[in-house]
Amino acid sequence: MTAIHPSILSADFANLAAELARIPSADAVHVDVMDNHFVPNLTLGLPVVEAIRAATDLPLDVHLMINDADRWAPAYAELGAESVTFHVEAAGRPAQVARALRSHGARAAMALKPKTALEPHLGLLSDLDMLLIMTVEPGFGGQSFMDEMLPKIAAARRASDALGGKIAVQVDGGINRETILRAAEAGADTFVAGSAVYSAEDPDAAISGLRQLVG
Ligand SMILES: O=C(CO)[C@@H](O)[C@H](O)COP(=O)(O)O
Repeated sequence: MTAIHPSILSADFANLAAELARIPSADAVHVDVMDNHFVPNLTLGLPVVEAIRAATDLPLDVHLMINDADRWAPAYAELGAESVTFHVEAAGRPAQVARALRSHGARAAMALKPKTALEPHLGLLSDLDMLLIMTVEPGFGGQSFMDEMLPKIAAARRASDALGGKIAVQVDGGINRETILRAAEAGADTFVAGSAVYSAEDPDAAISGLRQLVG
């Protein structure tokens, strides 16, 4: 099963409720939380994600690009996010964070920056529902997909398959009608798309177009 998660980082932040209403066929809304420490950009935090939760019935896929994931991640699960992604580089005890997310009823997901190797972290997979392979340096939308991440996506797919294939392999950054094909071929099944969706005249049609490409 493939899934398309539009990133509201590319939406109009002054009209978030209306922007959410433009993507009814999304499999989930990808919400980028940035703290200007883990990444050089500042977006939104718990109160705004709570408002987004109230403004849409779509599942929320919260991507935390923040330091001290151990402290903050569980609160996003508590407010009703269906999945919460923390960065392994920002977590002191990643397995405990993942278990805390699951205990609050969320899917637990872990992200890796482009320069972070997957292999040292494979032991964490049994506590995870999704692995996010960043295909740009996190922080900003509109960057180019890093083709050099394709082997890491393939390795994540192999690791998931070795555990029965239940761990989703998500990619985020530079996904468009061309790059989605390469990411899917490498083994990704969950695709975050920001500018490719929200720069389209009809964002929901853009989602359908991406979905058709990857089945
Ligand atoms: O996490 C991030 C950026 O750090 C993403 O979720 C972006 O929002 C994706 O935007 P595009 O690369 O698709 O424009």
